[in-house]
Amino acid sequence: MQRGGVLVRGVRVGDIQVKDLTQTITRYRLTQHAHGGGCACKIPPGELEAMVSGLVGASADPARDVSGRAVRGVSGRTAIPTGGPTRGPTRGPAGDPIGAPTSRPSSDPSSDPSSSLSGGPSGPIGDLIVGLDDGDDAAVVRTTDGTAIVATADFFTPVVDDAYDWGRIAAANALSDVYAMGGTPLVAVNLLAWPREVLPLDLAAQVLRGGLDVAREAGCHVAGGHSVDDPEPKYGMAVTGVADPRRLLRNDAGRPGLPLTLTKPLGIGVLNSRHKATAEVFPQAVDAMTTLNRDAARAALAGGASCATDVTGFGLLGHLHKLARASGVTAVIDAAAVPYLDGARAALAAGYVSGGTRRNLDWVRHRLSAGTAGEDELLLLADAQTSGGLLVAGEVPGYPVIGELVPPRDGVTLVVR
Ligand SMILES: Nc1ncnc2c1ncn2[C@@H]1O[C@H](COP(=O)(O)OP(=O)(O)OP(=O)(O)O)[C@@H](O)[C@H]1O
Ligand SMILES: [Mg+2]
Repeated sequence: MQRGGVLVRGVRVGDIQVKDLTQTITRYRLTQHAHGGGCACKIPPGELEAMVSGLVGASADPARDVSGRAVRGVSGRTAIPTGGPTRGPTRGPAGDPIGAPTSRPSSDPSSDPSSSLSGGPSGPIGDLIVGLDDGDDAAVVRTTDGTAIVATADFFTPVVDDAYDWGRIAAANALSDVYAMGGTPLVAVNLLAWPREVLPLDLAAQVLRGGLDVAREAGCHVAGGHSVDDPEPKYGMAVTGVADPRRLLRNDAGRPGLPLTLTKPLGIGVLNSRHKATAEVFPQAVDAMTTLNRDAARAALAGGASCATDVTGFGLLGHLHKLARASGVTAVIDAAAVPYLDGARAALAAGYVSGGTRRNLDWVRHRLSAGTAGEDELLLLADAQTSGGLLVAGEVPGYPVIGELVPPRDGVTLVVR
């Protein structure tokens, strides 16, 4: 419904109007109000890394992690100790890392509530023990009382038409990055963009209710948020969690000989693409996307794992490439052992492949030894997931092993056999 070239609250191509004798009801198809869907519309991994490369090293001590060992750089290289806040664009005029508190601690320690924490007058409070260096799932800061604070934010366009389900999916996805670091979510704030001239705010309320319900399930407070008018709906959360700094799940802690475990089946991306195109509903995909990665993370930690990431927009191949590169190893995937959701292969065969999935495969191709795997198999392995499972270096009881880490092979981070 268009008036003077401006969309008024009402129907768009794809929305469905149902008329009876007394009224017309519009069933909004949220996926039709977005150019892409879910994590498939993330900025492609290569472009993202180039864009944020100038921020790498914005750590209190960029060369050391919690155990005192050297932190690797973005391409798997070891960062060179700088001895202080000297890196260019990531520092403010006073040499502060981006994100440092804007108000300075008082010079009188007795009047300064942060004086028991680390950080000098121009430094941050706490040590950044996981930063941007390897593009891990969340930032982790260790305070001097021994707690690690885990911080992450995620939001995206509708991946399903149902507003409540989209809210649940977006929240499970945002919380996932805390679990993927081995943390426990503590508090979240909503991030909402809404085309208020086009879509009723009741729908936005349903989205937020879905997010709240999943956060409650996770035992995580939702306290506030931020909302803007935007041509495309977007929703997600910024989540803060806590962790034991000695028991994190980092993406650079993989070692040769460890098996690889995947805790949710793949195929979410192709089923979401089919849903967007046809309005068919795939409950198996919704179930997978709304399942918290909490239990999988607990099981991974209980099994002694120290390396994991979650599989989202860059697909299994993209996220595994990042893990292998950060850990300085090669990852071998047993293609036949990888689990898929019902309907995933049929959706691929019918052509429901997102542009994001194709870009994922293109990004890793030069580091991939594909053996006899055909293009379709590789596309499924690169399928852009939304709120996908954990990829763990280690066995996790109850979940399938899909491969292993091996010593680095020249120029190859991924082998499909
Ligand atoms: N605008 C940005 N500024 C700084 N860092 C960014 C920005 N966007 C992404 N990053 C960082 O790049 C890395 C990769 O981002 P990405 O969104 O893929 O991670 P992620 O949060 O694990 O993704 P997902 O939520 O899909 O699991 C992360 O370390 C993230 O913090
Ligand atoms: Mg992640």
